[in-house]
Amino acid sequence: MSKDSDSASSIVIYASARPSSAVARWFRQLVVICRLNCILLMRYWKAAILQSVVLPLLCVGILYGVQKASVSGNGKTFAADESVVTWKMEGVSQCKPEALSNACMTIVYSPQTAETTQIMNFFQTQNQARTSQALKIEDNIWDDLSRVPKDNMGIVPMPSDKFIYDYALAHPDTIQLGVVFTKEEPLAPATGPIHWNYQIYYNMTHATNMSTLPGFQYTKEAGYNRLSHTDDSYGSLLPNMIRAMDESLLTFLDPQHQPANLDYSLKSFPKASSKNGYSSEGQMSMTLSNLLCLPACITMVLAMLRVTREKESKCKESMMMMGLGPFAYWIAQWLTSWIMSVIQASVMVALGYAFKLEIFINTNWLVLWLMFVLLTYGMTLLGFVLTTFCQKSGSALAFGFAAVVGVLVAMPILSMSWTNLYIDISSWLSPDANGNVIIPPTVNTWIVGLFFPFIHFARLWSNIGVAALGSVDYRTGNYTEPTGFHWNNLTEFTFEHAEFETVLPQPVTALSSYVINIVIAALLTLYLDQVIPNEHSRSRSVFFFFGGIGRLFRLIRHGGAAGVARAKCADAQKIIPYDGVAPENEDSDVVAERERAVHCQSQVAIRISNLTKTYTRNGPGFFKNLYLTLCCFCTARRRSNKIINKAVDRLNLITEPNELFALLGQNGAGKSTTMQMLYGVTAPSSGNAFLFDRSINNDMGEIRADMGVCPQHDVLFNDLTCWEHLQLYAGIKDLPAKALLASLNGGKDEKESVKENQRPTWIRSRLEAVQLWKDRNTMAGRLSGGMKRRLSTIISTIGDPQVLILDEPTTGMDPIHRRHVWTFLSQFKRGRSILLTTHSMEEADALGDKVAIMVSGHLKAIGNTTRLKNKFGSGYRVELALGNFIPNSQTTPAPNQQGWPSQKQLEQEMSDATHAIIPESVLLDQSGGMMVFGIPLQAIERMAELTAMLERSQAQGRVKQWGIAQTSLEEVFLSLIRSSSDAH
Ligand SMILES: Nc1ncnc2c1ncn2[C@@H]1O[C@H](COP(=O)(O)OP(=O)(O)OP(=O)(O)O)[C@@H](O)[C@H]1O
Repeated sequence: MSKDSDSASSIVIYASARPSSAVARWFRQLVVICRLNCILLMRYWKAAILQSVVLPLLCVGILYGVQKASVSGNGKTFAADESVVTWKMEGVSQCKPEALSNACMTIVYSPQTAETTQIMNFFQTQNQARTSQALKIEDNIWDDLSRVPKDNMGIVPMPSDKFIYDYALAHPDTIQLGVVFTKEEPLAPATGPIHWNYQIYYNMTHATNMSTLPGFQYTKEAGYNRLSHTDDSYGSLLPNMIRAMDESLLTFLDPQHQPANLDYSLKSFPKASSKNGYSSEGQMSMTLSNLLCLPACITMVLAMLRVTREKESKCKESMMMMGLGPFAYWIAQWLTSWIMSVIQASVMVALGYAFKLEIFINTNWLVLWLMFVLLTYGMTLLGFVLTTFCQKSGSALAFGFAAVVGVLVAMPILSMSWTNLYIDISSWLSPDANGNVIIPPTVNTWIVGLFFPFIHFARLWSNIGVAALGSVDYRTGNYTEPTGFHWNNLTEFTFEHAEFETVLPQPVTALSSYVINIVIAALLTLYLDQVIPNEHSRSRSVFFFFGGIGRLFRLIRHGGAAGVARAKCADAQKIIPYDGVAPENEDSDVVAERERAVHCQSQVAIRISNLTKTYTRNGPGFFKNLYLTLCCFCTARRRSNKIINKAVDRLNLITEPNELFALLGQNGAGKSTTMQMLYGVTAPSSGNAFLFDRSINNDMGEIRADMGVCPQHDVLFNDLTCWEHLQLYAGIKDLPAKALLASLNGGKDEKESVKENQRPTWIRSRLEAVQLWKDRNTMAGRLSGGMKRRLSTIISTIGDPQVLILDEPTTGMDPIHRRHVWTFLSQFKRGRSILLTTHSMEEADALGDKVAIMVSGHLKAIGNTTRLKNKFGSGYRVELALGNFIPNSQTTPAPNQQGWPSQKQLEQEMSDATHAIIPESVLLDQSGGMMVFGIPLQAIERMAELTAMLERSQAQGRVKQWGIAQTSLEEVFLSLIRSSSDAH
């Protein structure tokens, strides 16, 4: 025998949960769940790296690529649109200093020839006559690309079209208008018209082409206000310019009396852009805001998957069954998500700086960091709310990705129009009678933002973009230089429109709204997780939070915790009359058990009273859950409960401390359902059960803290080792940490190991008891079925619970290991009550102090094994093997003339002899030289005569071997099941 099997018989060292306060216990649970999450994150390190490093890198990389690609200018040739143009001024005014950030050039032209200079002279003269402003024509050609004008200039010659374009690209807010002349002479003979073309460059970057024009009003206080919807967005400047150029050309051509064709085209200067190439708030937001949301969205989906997988595999419920509180569970999830959010945001900001992205380096790093952390965290918590509706990881994945697509589509729209969330801009273009623009603030839209964190990200990103990259006023085209987004800009942000100052909240409100998002999502998750019905756990009433008030009243009424405990004890011992009419032909022991359960006079371990479970057609599912939750809100449990199965019907029984109670029954008899009601996975349809005076209907939290459960199907984390499982559950049960550490060192450190061998700790002892010590570092996913079962069994014993519930613990185990488990359980049951279901009659016989047999949800028989065998068994079995009949001349009469008796004659002989002694005996089996007789209990006094006859027959050689055995439990079970089937 191996060393492990030797140690199986060693003493089980008990390690009970320490008597710590509820807060200390809660804190311990929080720590172990955080630790569990960290271990799982490390085991799934690829997913962790993907969300914290690869995704930020991808997004920042794309951002970098986009800005590199868009640095070049993007001027386009426009067809002239002269449709809706109204103007009052008829000339080109000197560019205004206040509208430009640099000193400006009003008009540049190219090439500088005698003809073009003359044309520009005509232009200058006529323009002065109209506007009373003299635009001075510079003599010297401006050919220095790097130079900027010191003062405002009038008309400046430049070397070429390309130079004008490049200069405008280098100094986007310096030139107001440009003219490029091309002249095409007629082919010889010069009889045709001369073609004079001119191209006008206009400047979309700044407002000088509009600011002083009708249709717009500029004041320092209010900025630019558009006065009419019908104005051309370029004002009257372009038509004025075209008309003036035509006039000048005609004036120039007139003395020559030569036919000429005039033509013009329009082209915008390269648009003003920051060095990054983002020319406006809108463009930047449209391009990037959704991209930077992507890592947060993916993190949300992965967190949803993690939580739903724990729900689907029932691991979460398994931890709850062992006493884990929902608060500790969820707070651990939130803390883990916070760590992931911090890592992701830090990587994001660091990469932004590493790539020298303008928006990052022009913004306070802490603002960026907070913005990204809160976005990821807010999105993850929003995902947790969604998981409360999902039963399967597949549905969580589907919902998660639907949410991601929604966010990616919504983000650019939101970043462009975030002001709509705060104010109604639909009326801002309609001034009232006094010319004032009314912008009423609205609350209805931004309330939506309290639930969706990405809305605040869009808004904050938009503000940061304006400050860090500069912006172009989309009403005036006025370009504002970037100032950078500093920490104090959170509360002192300068909006691009002065009228926004009074109505729009400062950016800091977006950060605080994130926090509100997070708080709302956390509360919703906690609440919905408790009340939404799901297939793996029992849901609570929608008004469960009032339970706390009820408990407070009870405390006051009973004068403290001791008084409440006394009241509970009295409740648990109250007479609970049997509900309804008892089934016919009920066994007297079952009736007696019911009477005990009804009139329970003392504290027992488990008292089950009228416990009933009826399954209805309502199953789980997202929409069904949603519907059921809404039903719960609307009317108290008005559901279409179509009964499909009565799994347990008014069950009554009692178990005592120090007792192992074995519950037997066919498949579907209702054993597991009974267990599930006791450990709180299924709610009873009616009836109650008390575990050490605590009701399963009201005190499940307390019950679970002092209960161990081995469910029918193994619920293990595939990616945790046996050791880690024990550590996890020891933490949930709040075991002293020292006991754990001693065992841990024992497994790793040789010196410690020697010490520990002399004084094995409880944890090692239990692993050894079920032969798992050698496999302590193996992942549960790699254990065989029997090994998993053994691990589940010892997990249920962690914390030495007062009540241990084992649902078929030895299923799938080989006979050797099963016996190890039996030995362990028979030692462990001292001082506690164990309720066990099994299909192994041998197990029930070996372990059960009391055995009950269930048939179709009812109790059919109850008692210790001897009583059951005596009561329901057929008495005794006599088995004999017929001999080969070797004649003995002294003892045996001579054979008849046919020779030795045949086997048939011998069988008949033995049957007659047995019946002669015990007429009530029954021949149960006769085959292959074997005969089995059933002897009823009442014939016990004639057994001596029968054994004497069998001994004689053996001496004669007629019987080779014989034996007498009591009826087995299996026969009792079979006969009870058969009798109930016959009754039906
Ligand atoms: N979630 C459920 N919904 C509907 N019916 C159920 C559900 N769970 C169990 N039942 C039904 O309740 C009855 C009792 O089932 P239960 O699992 O308690 O039987 P059991 O005695 O534990 O059987 P086994 O020995 O096979 O585990 C069965 O008829 C089963 O079909």
